[in-house]
Amino acid sequence: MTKLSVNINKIATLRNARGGDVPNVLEAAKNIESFGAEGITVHPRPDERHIRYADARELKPLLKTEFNIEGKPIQQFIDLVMEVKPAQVTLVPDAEEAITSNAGWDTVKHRDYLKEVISEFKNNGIRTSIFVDPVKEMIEGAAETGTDRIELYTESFAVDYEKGDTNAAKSYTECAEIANQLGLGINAGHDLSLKNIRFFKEKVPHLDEVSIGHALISEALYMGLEKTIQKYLKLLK
Ligand SMILES: CC(=O)[C@@H](O)[C@H](O)COP(=O)(O)O
Ligand SMILES: NCC(=O)COP(=O)(O)O
Repeated sequence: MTKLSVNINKIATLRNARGGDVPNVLEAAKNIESFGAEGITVHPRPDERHIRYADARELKPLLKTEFNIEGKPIQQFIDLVMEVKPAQVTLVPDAEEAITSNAGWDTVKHRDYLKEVISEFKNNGIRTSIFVDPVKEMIEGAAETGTDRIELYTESFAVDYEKGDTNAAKSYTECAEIANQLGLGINAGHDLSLKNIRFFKEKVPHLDEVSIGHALISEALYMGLEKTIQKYLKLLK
């Protein structure tokens, strides 16, 4: 069964827009869980453009589902994750000035660095996942790092699917099979939406979890959070 982890970054974007506490991120996360989400994902960036480090600290004791913290493993991020101890940490090679995550790890070039960071988190009981492009060599390199899971970076799938490419998920199908054979858990995320999630789910085997934020929050502007989450859960069955 593929779990739905809702990324609440964009709720924090709206909250920050006026410098107050509306919408309240903690309340939203609790409601999202009550609507059936099986996880909450946050991606605190160094500039705290949306989710703040304090949000991650305050969310942990409140959540009943799996907490996934995503980010680049700079020291302040590592310190936050070691303090909060979420169920899962997802390492993303973000450039600080990037408008959003836009690449997976080069797991061959950064193997030793990733091995070191991953073992620190695993030794503290935190499941690890690393953000990777759907490239065979990157999946094989990920297995060398000792990570529990990979997160397949799905922007290229979303772009190709939007163009009507029926082979949009081909590399993801292949990489999921390789990852499974290597004993890696498989997550996926970035630009997944109500429009493309069913196709992705049908084409990609062994999918443990999808984390979805930008499209889900945007869709909820029209349908509401509860109805939107219920639609995703139905499409992931
Ligand atoms: C790693 C990933 O794909 C998501 O965490 C994405 O980066 C969301 O970040 P923003 O909400 O800042 O776009
Ligand atoms: N890891 C992907 C994520 O958490 C949400 O990405 P997006 O749906 O906001 O593009």
